[in-house]
Parts: sequence; C-alpha cells; structure tokens
Amino acid sequence: MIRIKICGLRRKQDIEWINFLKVDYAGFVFAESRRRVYLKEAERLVALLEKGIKKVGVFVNQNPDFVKGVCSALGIDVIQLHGDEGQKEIESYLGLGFEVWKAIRIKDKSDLISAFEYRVDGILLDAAVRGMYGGTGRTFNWDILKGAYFKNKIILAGGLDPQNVGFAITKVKPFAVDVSSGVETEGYKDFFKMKEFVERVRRFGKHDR
Ligand SMILES: O=C(O)c1ccccc1NCC(=O)[C@H](O)[C@H](O)COP(=O)(O)O
Repeated sequence: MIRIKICGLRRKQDIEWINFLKVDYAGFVFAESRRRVYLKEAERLVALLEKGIKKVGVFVNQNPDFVKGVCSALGIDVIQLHGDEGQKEIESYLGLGFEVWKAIRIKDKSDLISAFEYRVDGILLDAAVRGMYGGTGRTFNWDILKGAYFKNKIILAGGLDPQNVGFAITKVKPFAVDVSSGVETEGYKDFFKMKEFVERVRRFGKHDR
C-alpha cells in the first residue's frame, strides 16, 4: 500500500484531520516558508499526533546542530533535507535513529543522477522552481522516471493534488506520495481536499514498493 505524507502542518485542526485520515507521515517545515513552524508550536502539534503517524522534519541548508536539536526534542522519525545538503552532511545524521530523506528538484533527466548517488533512506523527487526550495505546487515531467531503477525508497512530490495523484501513482509507482499546496485552500490545509487526496491514493495505490 502506498504511503501518504501531508506536509506543512501548522494548526491544531490540521493535526486532528490527519489523525482522522490516518495518513502515514506528518510533515513540519522548519525552514524559511510561509508554512514554517517553530519549536514551541511544533511541540504542541506533535503532542496531539496519533502515535502511529511518523513525524517528518523538513530543513533547508540549516545548521546540523540545530536540525539534530529540533529532531531530538520532538522525537522526529524522518529528517527531510530539502536544500543543497551533500552526502557528507547526510552521513552526519545517519546512525542517530532518524531516517534521512534527501529531496531532489527535477528539471530534466540529468537531475536524476544525484538520485542514484546519495546513500540515504529515501529520495524525495520534487519540482524545480527558480528561487524556491519546495512547496511550490508545481509538477515535473514524470515521464523522465520511465525505466529508472532506484535502490532507495522514492517519495513523489511536487504539485500533487486529488485530481492528478491517481495518474501519478500508476505512472511512477512510488513508495510514498507527498502533498502540500494541492490540499490547501487560501494557504491553509483543507480537510475535504485532504480527504479526497487520501481516498484517491488508497484507491490507486495498492502496489507494494
Ligand atoms: O512546503 C514548503 O513551504 C517548503 C518550503 C521549503 C522547503 C520545503 C518545503 N516543503 C517540502 C515538502 O515536502 C512539500 O510537501 C513538497 O515540496 C511538495 O509541495 P507541493 O508541491 O506544494 O505539494
């Protein structure tokens, strides 16, 4: 069964909704973004989260001591590195009890090379938009992935929404899908869009990866 990550959670009701929908991963952005949360608020949100839902901390080119401090304080399960972090930095997080996912922004096929090179627990494939690291609401060309074999878990992100996620899953067959903008209305998470997204994934995503 394909896993679901909903990212950019900021409010108490966001957490109540994802508890109800029983998604697999809850994403909290600790980097520069309109979705950014700070440690104190994140502590309150995480305390409300159902135990079975894994907590993902999203960071962009931040100090490793800061990243480790936040993740330890919150009991984060997955560190998502969404900036220009290299293998050396990735290594510094391995063996500490967190999974590490590295985000790669895809413009064309050549961007996939790094996806094969990183030694990491998961590769998150996202759209490349100039001046933005993530949460862009834009898709990339999924045809680029045709025939590619990844040894890592692939988390598909970038512009997914309830309308296109079924098609994306049948094309890419990822380990998980990740969504933020596509389940928002006027900048905030929308329960009905999240519900529709989750229902679509569960209908189309019955393969194992
Ligand atoms: O969501 C953000 O605002 C963000 C800002 C800076 C770095 C990463 C960010 N989000 C990371 C995610 O995991 C998003 O879910 C992913 O980029 C997909 O976003 P969207 O295209 O909006 O569904």
